[in-house]
Amino acid sequence: MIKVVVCGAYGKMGRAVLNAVHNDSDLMLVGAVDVMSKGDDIGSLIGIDKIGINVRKDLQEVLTETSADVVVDFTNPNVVMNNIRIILKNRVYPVVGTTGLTDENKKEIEQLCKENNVGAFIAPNFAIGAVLMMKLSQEVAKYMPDIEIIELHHDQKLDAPSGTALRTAELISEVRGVRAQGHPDEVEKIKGARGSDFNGIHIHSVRLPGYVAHQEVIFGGLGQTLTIRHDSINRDSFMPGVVIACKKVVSLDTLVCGLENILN
Ligand SMILES: NC(=O)C1=CN([C@@H]2O[C@H](COP(=O)(O)OP(=O)(O)OC[C@H]3O[C@@H](n4cnc5c(N)ncnc54)[C@H](OP(=O)(O)O)[C@@H]3O)[C@@H](O)[C@H]2O)C=CC1
Ligand SMILES: O=C(O)C1=N[C@H](C(=O)O)C[C@H](O)C1
Repeated sequence: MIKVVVCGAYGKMGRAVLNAVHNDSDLMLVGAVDVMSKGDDIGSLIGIDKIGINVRKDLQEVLTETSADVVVDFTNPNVVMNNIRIILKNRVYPVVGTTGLTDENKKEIEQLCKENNVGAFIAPNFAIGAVLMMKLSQEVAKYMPDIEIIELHHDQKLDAPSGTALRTAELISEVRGVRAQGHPDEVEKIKGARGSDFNGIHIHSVRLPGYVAHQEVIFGGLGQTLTIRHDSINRDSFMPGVVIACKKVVSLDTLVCGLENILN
């Protein structure tokens, strides 16, 4: 059994992960952390009877007391790096879904993995459909290099553009490089009208109640367009990926990024 702690347990993703880990026969839920902990029994967060484990505030204390193998982190971009430092220094394997980690952060994680003889896993999106959307977009970009991205999320999301949109733009840039799009003399009459710009790919971020996580990658060509769209209609979409990552991360000895790199 792989012993798992969930960090960000009161959150939208945290609750779904508690449920997924609790229901998987190879994983054992041994702890939960959230800054605003009121000490609730985990069972009350996932709609079952008491299971005798309370949500705690202090990640270090939980790691010391549980001898966990894996910590799953879905918190926020401001705190995630500090959590990862704590996890790796305890020689525990992090599975990270929280967005906002920089290239510099990733270098530090690689170094901490080496120093502590442990592996780590990060994914901007744990939904298999989103991973395929990114992979297909990279392939299509070789033939249709004029591209814009629209990502649509719930209105509680803190970061824009989404981690998924940024990763999609990075993958596309690997095959098409930097490319100017639109009319060279275009003028934004309202600042931001053309969205953000990553190597010439314009990314438009929509935030509305009702959405979960969605993205369209639109390719424009002579007399035609092609659209690849992915919709996470609820957070169950991410759970098979998170469960696989918990099982695979314990055999890693370095940082691995992206679900596609741990699937057979
Ligand atoms: N990779 C993927 O597939 C996915 C990634 N995400 C990403 O995951 C992250 C979380 O998303 P979501 O669940 O919607 O966000 P929520 O805001 O719903 O949940 C985050 C939770 O973490 C808590 N928290 C804040 N700081 C800490 C800390 N230091 N230690 C422990 N808990 C803390 C928050 O408390 P408080 O509210 O009091 O701050 C909150 O309860 C985001 O970065 C999001 O982009 C989301 C979905 C899928
Ligand atoms: O905040 C979210 O909800 C999501 N965040 C991730 C991102 O920024 O790409 C993954 C997914 O889009 C849901």
